Parts: sequence; structure tokens; C-alpha cells
Amino acid sequence: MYGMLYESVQHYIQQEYGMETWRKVCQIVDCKHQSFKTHQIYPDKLMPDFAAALSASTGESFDFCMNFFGRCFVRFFSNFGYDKMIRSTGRYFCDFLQSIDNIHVQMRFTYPKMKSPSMQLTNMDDDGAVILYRSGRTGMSKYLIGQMTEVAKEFYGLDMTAYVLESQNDICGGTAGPIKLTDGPLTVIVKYRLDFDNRDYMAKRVNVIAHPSQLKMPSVDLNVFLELFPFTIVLDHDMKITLAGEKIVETWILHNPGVNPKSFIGSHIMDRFKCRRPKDTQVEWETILQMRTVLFEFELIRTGHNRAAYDAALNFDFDTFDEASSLNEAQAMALASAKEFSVEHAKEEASALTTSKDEIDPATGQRRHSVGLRSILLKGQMFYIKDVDSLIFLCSPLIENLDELHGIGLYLNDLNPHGLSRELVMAGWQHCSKLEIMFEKEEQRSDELEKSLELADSWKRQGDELLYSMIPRPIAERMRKSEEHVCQSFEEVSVIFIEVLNVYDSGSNNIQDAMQAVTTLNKVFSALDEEIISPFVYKVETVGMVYMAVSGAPDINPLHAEHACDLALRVMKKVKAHALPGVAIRVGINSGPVVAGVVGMKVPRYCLFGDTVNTASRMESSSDPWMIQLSNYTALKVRKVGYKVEARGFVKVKGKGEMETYWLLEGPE
Ligand code: HEM
Ligand SMILES: Nc1nc2c(ncn2[C@@H]2O[C@H](COP(=O)(O)OP(=O)(O)OP(=O)(O)O)[C@@H](O)[C@H]2O)c(=O)[nH]1
Repeated sequence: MYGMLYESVQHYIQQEYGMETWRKVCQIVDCKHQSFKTHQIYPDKLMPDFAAALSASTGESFDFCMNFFGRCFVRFFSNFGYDKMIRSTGRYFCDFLQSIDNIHVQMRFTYPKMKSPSMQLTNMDDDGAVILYRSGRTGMSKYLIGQMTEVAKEFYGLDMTAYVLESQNDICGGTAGPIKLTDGPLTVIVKYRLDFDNRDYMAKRVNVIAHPSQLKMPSVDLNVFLELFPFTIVLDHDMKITLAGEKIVETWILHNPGVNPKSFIGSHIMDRFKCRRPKDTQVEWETILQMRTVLFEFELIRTGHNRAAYDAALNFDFDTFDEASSLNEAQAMALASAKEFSVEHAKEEASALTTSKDEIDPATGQRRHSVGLRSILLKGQMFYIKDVDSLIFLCSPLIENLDELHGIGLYLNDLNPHGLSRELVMAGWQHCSKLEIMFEKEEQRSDELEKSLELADSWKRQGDELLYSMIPRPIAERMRKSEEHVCQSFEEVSVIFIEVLNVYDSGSNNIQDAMQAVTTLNKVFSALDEEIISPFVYKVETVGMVYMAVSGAPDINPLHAEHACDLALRVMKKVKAHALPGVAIRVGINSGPVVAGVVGMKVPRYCLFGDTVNTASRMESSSDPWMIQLSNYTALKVRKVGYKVEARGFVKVKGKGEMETYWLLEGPE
């Protein structure tokens, strides 16, 4: 489905429910799009998925959300100036309801791959109307209610309520896209009752009979019509072609070489055409009489055109088929013609035939591209002519541009000058070329926008990573939310100091030694970084050869002593495994209260303050190479939970006097 519909969803969810809800909806749907490109096509199922996600995020029902999206779409397309188009459809809401199909058809240049629904007004009265909606998508029926309600209110000042009278295949909340209950796409058909004040429109219709233009006029010979509209066909009650314009007969012969030219007249319309719009229409007298306000599209059948019937006829097993089974006349006729067809076109010829890809794609109503003549699409209305008790299909070929005109073997002169078909072709042709340029530019701009969004995103990520390497993430998030400087006191944490020994002889002036020292130190510190497992342990800083970490801040962690010891044991093992020549480490750990906060603006640092830190540093500076020295308090804490510690005795510690300390030997079993 085109991105414009999703743009409206994104816009109004953000506007009415906020960015947070939009982010949540995208998360639930796992939608990666930062934005939607108006003319790009996205999966149909995104729409019901967004509705289900919004429903889950807000508690509103799925139907309510789909209805909301429909309303959003109408409010949103005014940004593109389409509201003028709605206003120009007619004075009354019923005029609009009869023109929705036309609106989509007129959009086919702007949205060439549109698979638009078809809407048909089947009944009207003073209190409203009945409309038939057909679509190849499921789950959109409430979306349409939202659209119609919004149009009625916004453009016609009407309060309208709509409800479903009956529906086929409309599995509400199902994934969009044709339901393949059988082997072909099935159409969703929904009949709505629309309740609104329709008295003015109905009164106007009554006046038409009394209108001055309705003065009794002499009847016109039908042949005049056929001259004016050379693609017209006239149908009797059996829907057989009784008369036809010269151009449609010529085109039929052109597209069906070798046929008997006279066999066009007298044949059933469905033997010569496929009804493309409205989809799945029963082309019978009574049904068509009800649909005189509808725009029909009939596609001329070409030899070898109908691939599915073609294959079916070739693959049908006539020998074992039980003729006795009760076929009705039409089925018997179809079977006979299929039998004749399969005899004429033996299987081996089938592969030789170019699969005619140029017929109209049933799902999209668009022409498939191929070489050779394309089939022709006739668009028009069915009118009942009382004088001859016939239906006349007053139509013109639907041709997008000059390429299309040549593709179906026609020329501008074949088109009736007064019907503006020629102008449409030329306009379409110019329009298309202008549009193509516009699209390319728009695509370029949206690609650039997408790239800059991604670039901004990656810069933001890098910035965040840099920030989080200086300040713990929870602190950074809090700082982002408020200007206040974050300063916190913690009852108990464990501080770890690790010093790398024999990396650099401070007496040496040799540059080589210094560079070697940096490389070695970087290797060791990187190995230590890999052992920092957030949020259990947080790296605070490195000063010279000393690496400082903490457990229990900024995330409070009752197992801070254990996690500090585990880190020390892992680090010891890891650096030993690196076996860097001459290099050793010594570790000190102490537990107790600290105050922690961010200091500095230029290069903000998360710092710890308090005697606990000083003591931990002393535990390290008075430790031995390859040993982990614990303060008395920390040792007793971890010994209780199975860590193996060994009393080192009393150690003279600078600024602390005699302190009883312990070696940490192993973690618990
Ligand atoms: C006036 C400007 C309008 C434009 C430019 C427009 C365009 C579109 C486009 C591009 C799609 C997506 C189709 C696809 O991607 O295959 C669409 C779908 C749809 N449109 Fe319109 N539309 C317009 C007005 C309306 C109105 C007024 C209604 C009904 C009141 C309507 C009913 C629908 C529905 C129900 C769908 C969903 C597709 C489906 O059910 O299969 N549209 N339209
Ligand atoms: N890396 C680092 N070391 C710290 C921190 N706070 C204290 N220390 C060290 O802990 C040890 C004891 O600190 P104090 O008791 O204040 O001693 P001092 O007089 O400041 O420093 P000395 O000259 O080592 O005695 C000192 O070596 C400090 O460098 C800190 O936040 N980061």
C-alpha cells in the first residue's frame, strides 16, 4: 500500500497520542521505517498491524483504531490539496459517494501501482444510502467508515453513522491482502448502511424530472450514439451485443486474428470482455440496471489472452469427465469451446505461445508490460435506453499515454474528439513525463533524508557510546532529562583498584619504550574492559597504570562485594593467560559508603568520593604482584558466601596505620 496512507497514520498517532506511543507502536510492529515515502509501496499488513499495536498501547478497540486511521487519512490528504478534489465531486454527499472510484482512477498517474478499492452506491433515500465496497484487502472495512465519516463531516457538514449490513471475506483485523481461501485472490465485499440527512439530494433528484432541460425531445436514432461513441456496445436483456460502434469491432478483430468478424454481434458480452471494475460483478441485466451510476471497466479478451482458462482447457481431462453430470447450458457451452480449444491448441503449441503478459493484472487493474499488442480497457457507464429497451455501454478506451495508444494498436484519430479522450492521452502523456521527473526528484530527496536520518542516528549512537563510556548510562539518561547535577550517596559499594606493574620504566626517556608501554597497557586495559559486565560492575576511570571500577553504583547491587571479587578473579586469570613478558597486576578491594556524582562540563566524569575509595586504593598499592588484597570488612562479607580468603595479617597502610587484610584465593564452588 502506498506510503501516503502510512504517513497519515504516523502523523496523527504522534500528534494525538504522542511520540512515546508512536515509538511503542513501531516497537510492537517491529517497524524499522523512520518515515514513509508517499509514493513508495509498503506491505499491506502494516495497516492492521499498526491498528492492533495502537489498540494494545491505548486500550482502544481494533475497529476504533482502523476507523481513526481512516479519519486521519482524510485529514492528512488535504496537505496534498486533495480536499479540493473531494469538494469538486459534487454539491451533495451522495455525489461524492458516487465519485470515489473516479477519484482513485484519476489518481492512477500519481499512484500508478495503486490497487484501489471500488465503491458503488446501490441505494439512496431521505435518510441516507447503501454503499457496496469491494477490495482485494481485508481489514480495511472500518478504515473506510472512518474516511466516509470524516468526509461527511469535514466537507458536507453531515453527521453520518455507518454500519456493516453484510460482508464477505472481511476478516476484521486479519492481515491485509487477498485471502487465498481457494487458489485465487478473493475479493472482500462489504455492504454498508450510511445514515445521514439526504433529503436535499433526494429533493434535487425529484426536481430533475421537472427541470427545464427535460422538455419533451424527439428520440434520437441509436446509430447516432454509435457514431459519437465508436467504442460503444448495446446489450439486450440476455446481455448479448446487439449493436456496436465501428471502432470496438475493428479493435476486436485486430486483437483476435482469424475470427469471423460478424461473430462479435450477437455474442454474450462476457465472451468478448472481462469486467475489471467493479471487481467480481455479476454481469446480468438486473444487477447492471442497479449500477447505472457506477463506472465500469471492461477489458477486451484477446486470443490466448486468458491464461488461466487457457491452461485449464489444455489440462482438462475430457475423456474421464462424466458428461452426464448436470451442466447448465452455459457450462456445457464453455466445456464444448474448451474442448474445441484444446484440440486446436495442442499442448506442445502452448509453450510456443508467448505467455501474453500484457493483459490487465486482475489484482491491480494495471496493464502488464510486454511486447506486441496489449489488451484494451474500456471505461464508461451503463445507461438504460427505454425506447429500445436496451443497455448502452457508453465508453471510451482508457489510455494513459501515447505508448499505451500504440501498444493497443490505436491512433489518436480512432478516439472520439468530443470525449476529450485525445486530450486525456496527451495530458496523461505530459503529466506522466512531468510526474516521472517529480517522482525522481522526490525519491532522491527522500533517499537523502533517509540517509541523513541514518547518519544522524549513527552519530547519536556514537555520541551516546562515548558519553556512556564516561558516565554510566542511567546517570546520562537522568542528566539528559534534567539540568540538575547528579550526585548520590550510596550506603555500601565495593571499589576495585587494579594496577598494571612493570609496563614502563619511568626513568627511561626512550620513545620506543613509551610506545611499547602504551600498547601493552592498552592491551591489558582492553582485556579488563571486556570483563566489565554492566550493571553489576561499572568502570570508573584509569589513572596512569591504575584501573578503577565499582560494584553497587550507580545501580544499587546488594551483591557488590561478590561481583567485585568475581571481577578481580576473572581479570587475574585473563591477564595471566595473556602472559605479557614481565607484566604483572595487583588488585585491592574495599567495601563501604561512597558519594558518587558527575563532575566537570567539558569532559564530564562520574567520580566516587569517600574514605572507602582511599582505602581500596591502599589495598591495591600495598598488595603483591598477582595477588588480590581485601580489606577486613570485604573479606568477612565474601567469606560468608563461600569465597576462599586467607588472612595476610596486619599490614602497615599509609594514612591508615595497621590494617588486618586478607588475600582472595578463589570464588565459591
Ligand atoms: C482524494 C484523494 C485520494 C487519494 C489520493 C487516494 C489514494 C489512495 C491510495 C494511494 C490508496 C492506496 C492503494 C494502494 O496502495 O494500492 C488508497 C486506498 C484506499 N482509498 Fe483512497 N484516495 C483518496 C480518497 C479516498 C476517499 C475519499 C476514500 C473513501 C471515502 C478512499 C478510500 C480508500 C480505501 C478504503 C483504501 C484502502 C485500500 C483498500 O481498501 O483496498 N480514498 N487511496
Ligand atoms: N584513581 C583514583 N584514585 C583515588 C581516588 N580517590 C583516592 N584515590 C587514591 O587513594 C589513595 C589514598 O588517598 P588519600 O588517603 O586521600 O591520600 P592522598 O594524600 O590524597 O594521596 P597520597 O599521596 O597517595 O597519600 C591515593 O593514592 C589517591 O590517589 C579516585 O577517585 N581515583
